Amino acid sequence: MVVFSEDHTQETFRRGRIEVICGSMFSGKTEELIRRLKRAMFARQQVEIFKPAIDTRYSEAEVVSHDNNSIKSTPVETSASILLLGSEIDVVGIDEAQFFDEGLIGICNELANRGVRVIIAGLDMDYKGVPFGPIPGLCAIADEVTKVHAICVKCGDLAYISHRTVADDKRVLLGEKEEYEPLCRRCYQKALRGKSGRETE
Ligand SMILES: Nc1ncnc2c1ncn2[C@@H]1O[C@H](COP(=O)(O)OP(=O)(O)O)[C@@H](O)[C@H]1O
Ligand SMILES: Cc1cn([C@H]2C[C@H](O)[C@@H](COP(=O)(O)O)O2)c(=O)[nH]c1=O
Ligand SMILES: [Zn+2]
Repeated sequence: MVVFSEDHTQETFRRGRIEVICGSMFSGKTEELIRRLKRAMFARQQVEIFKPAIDTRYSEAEVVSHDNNSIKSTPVETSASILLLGSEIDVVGIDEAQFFDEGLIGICNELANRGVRVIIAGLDMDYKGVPFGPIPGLCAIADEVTKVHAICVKCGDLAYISHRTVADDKRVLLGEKEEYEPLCRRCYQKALRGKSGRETE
């Protein structure tokens, strides 16, 4: 798998395309999104960045990574607001896309059809392992999907899921290391068995 996208033709040539960066929490989605967007800015492209207004974890109006790397963004309530862009925009970045409505899929397609490079970052699965919001649909229509992985905090293997460590079964629960830990498949199954009282392998 190629993690970092350095296809310079795709970076500079104004051709509509959709790039999805997905994975569990702490897998580097936001870092990779910011990296691609900053490179576009260095190339003097017009860049607009959006995030769902509910994501106020680190900042109201910035996309911020767990390592405190940040970039200015516009918080929006619904995906429809993303279409109200000026026609001069070259690149659109969207973080925490799992929190948007399904309408985001059609909107990203429309932007790409207009010639915009759309870069989307989001959780592929919720804490139960169920595909999250518009992300599976976006992966289906994307020109390029990059799946990134955190490190399992129990065994050091590659993590594939964000295990929720607090008792709350709402699907949306904003949080960080207090509420979630990235785990590999084996350690996740073990954690679930522990919760149900069945500790044996
Ligand atoms: N278990 C872990 N595995 C990998 N990175 C981790 C872990 N815990 C904390 N981090 C930090 O999280 C950073 C990635 O943050 P970020 O890009 O915001 O991730 P994401 O958007 O996928 O949640 C890494 O560069 C690393 O410093
Ligand atoms: C798994 C899972 C996560 N969330 C929340 C927790 C965080 O606020 C974000 C993910 O942020 P990150 O940039 O990917 O670290 O989503 C949730 O609401 N429900 C879940 O199941
Ligand atoms: Zn593990």
